[in-house]
Amino acid sequence: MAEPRRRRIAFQGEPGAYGEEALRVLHGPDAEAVPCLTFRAVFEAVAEGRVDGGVVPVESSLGGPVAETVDLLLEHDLPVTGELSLRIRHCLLAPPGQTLEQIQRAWSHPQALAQCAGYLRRRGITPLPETNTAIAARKVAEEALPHTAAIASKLSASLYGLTVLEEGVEDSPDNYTRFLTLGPAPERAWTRRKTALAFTTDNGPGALYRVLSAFSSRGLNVARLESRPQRRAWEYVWCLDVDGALEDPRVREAVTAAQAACITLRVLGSYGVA
Ligand SMILES: O=C(O)C(=O)Cc1ccccc1
Repeated sequence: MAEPRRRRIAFQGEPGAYGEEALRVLHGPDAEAVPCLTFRAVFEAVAEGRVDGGVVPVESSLGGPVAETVDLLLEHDLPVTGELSLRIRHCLLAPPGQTLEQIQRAWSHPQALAQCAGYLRRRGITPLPETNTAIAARKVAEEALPHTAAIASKLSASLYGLTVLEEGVEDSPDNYTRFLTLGPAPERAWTRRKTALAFTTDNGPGALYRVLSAFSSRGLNVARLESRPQRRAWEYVWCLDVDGALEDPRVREAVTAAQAACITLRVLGSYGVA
């Protein structure tokens, strides 16, 4: 009998990126990790069927929302099918021979730099943005510029031949990033369910209150509420996560009631949390 085909799952960055680690936890060690240069490229690869699914970071406990991912979710019509909260442990990496005292600047993804902002300030290291932590690590290794480091995973250090100058350089041990899966749901056990919505309301008094009361009046917990700008100035799309699956009648009724108080409402996904 033919071997089942390995699922091809896209992530942003290069081997050693946190997105790849999240993908392995969510889809298991047998999934084929497909690197993409940008978050947009991950969405497009899934939308065009070039891969079976994708994994993207959406929010950091220290750095806040990953706005680009949130906007891409709103722009595309790809269902969210799973969530993982991953503990992120950053390292300061440099080419062999460089010491901690010599480092003056560090390349990394803006989210990673935000998660280490206090550390970098204390050490007098200038943060420099790169598109991904693993890409930053590879560049630092290839270019071997003096006084230059990367903030990335320990795995990136071994993949690209860098020295770990310091480990755990994030500003708090409570450093987690939420990753979402796009495409078919990973086959795995989930701890609970969530439903993600995006909606717009009119700009009148109580509009948001009416939407929120659809959930509170049914005893449902709103886990996250965030606004993103729309094309017209000072008009917003609201992104709301509610605890519970859409198959749960209470959630379904709440969404219907919320819809009545909205101009538009879309379910981004109803999915399991790992
Ligand atoms: O996946 C990566 O390596 C990234 O560059 C994005 C990122 C940055 C910080 C925490 C989680 C994901």
